Amino acid sequence: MNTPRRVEHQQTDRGTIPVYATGVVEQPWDDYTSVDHHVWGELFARQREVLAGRACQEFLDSQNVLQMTADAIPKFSELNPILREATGWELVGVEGLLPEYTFFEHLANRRFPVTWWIRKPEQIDYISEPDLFHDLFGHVPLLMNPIFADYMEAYGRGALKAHGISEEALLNLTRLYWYTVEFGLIRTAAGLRIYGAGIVSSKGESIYCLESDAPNRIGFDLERIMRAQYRIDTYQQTYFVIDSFEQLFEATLPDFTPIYARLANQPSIRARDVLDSDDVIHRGTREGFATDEDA
Ligand SMILES: C[C@H](O)[C@H](O)[C@H]1CNc2nc(N)[nH]c(=O)c2N1
Ligand SMILES: N[C@@H](Cc1ccccc1)C(=O)O
Ligand SMILES: [Fe+2]
Repeated sequence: MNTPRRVEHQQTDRGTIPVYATGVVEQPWDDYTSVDHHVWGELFARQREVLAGRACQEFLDSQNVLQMTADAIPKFSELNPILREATGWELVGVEGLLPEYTFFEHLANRRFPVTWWIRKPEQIDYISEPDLFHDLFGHVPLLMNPIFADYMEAYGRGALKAHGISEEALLNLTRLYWYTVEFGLIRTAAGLRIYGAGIVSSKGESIYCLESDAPNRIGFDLERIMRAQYRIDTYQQTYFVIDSFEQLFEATLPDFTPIYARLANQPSIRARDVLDSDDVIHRGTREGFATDEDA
């Protein structure tokens, strides 16, 4: 944790918490209520059950190495030594969504921002912003994987660079984050598996992304993904599938500057669309998709 430069006590609708000048906050573990721990436990147990055979093995194994259980909300102070030892990453508590630049700066320095508060019982099935469960249960485990950990740092550095290039370049990169870190699937010998954090925190989407005929499933293609629009209010209409974390990391090694220039001349692609050039694993039926054609 950063040593406090200046501590203010900020009244928030979730109680009084110390907010540091860096926007990083201590995890107020002693202030979590039994309801908070119960929400964590119920979500943890339910998701571990639905993710058996659906999440990739690295994800499930990493949660065990981090000693996450349904018993209580994990302590960042107990996770950080394990994480630092494995890949040099650490968790920092935050209030919630950060300004993009701040977020990318954390990633570029192997700090993953984890929201300190957890959703309310009535939000168990859906919440519109990342809470502790999404960040801690969803994003943190794969930071134990050395290749994925390298990808996340490189992503942060790349995003800071893209921020200096153009809004469009940053949009291209945000799409890459969305279709990999948040909603990515991976090929395994046993079939497609989940690694995206936005999927693993949702019971419905954990099943839908692998078993529904409605969405497209398309093989990883960096520039294709960077052109693909996405929806934040429904299950994904298209999932992109990597062969391995190595494939993902290696695809992002080149300098993206010429890629951004090439993409600037190409139209974006609707989330539901499939191109003739796509490596189509499954062409979706689009059953249940909203009919607003322009999205
Ligand atoms: C990557 C993309 O820009 C995304 O919207 C960022 C913005 N700020 C964030 N802030 C926090 N705390 N957590 C996040 O996942 C994100 N995501
Ligand atoms: N290599 C990319 C940065 C990047 C790294 C990892 C993921 C995405 C982008 C660039 O030069 O801009
Ligand atoms: Fe997320």
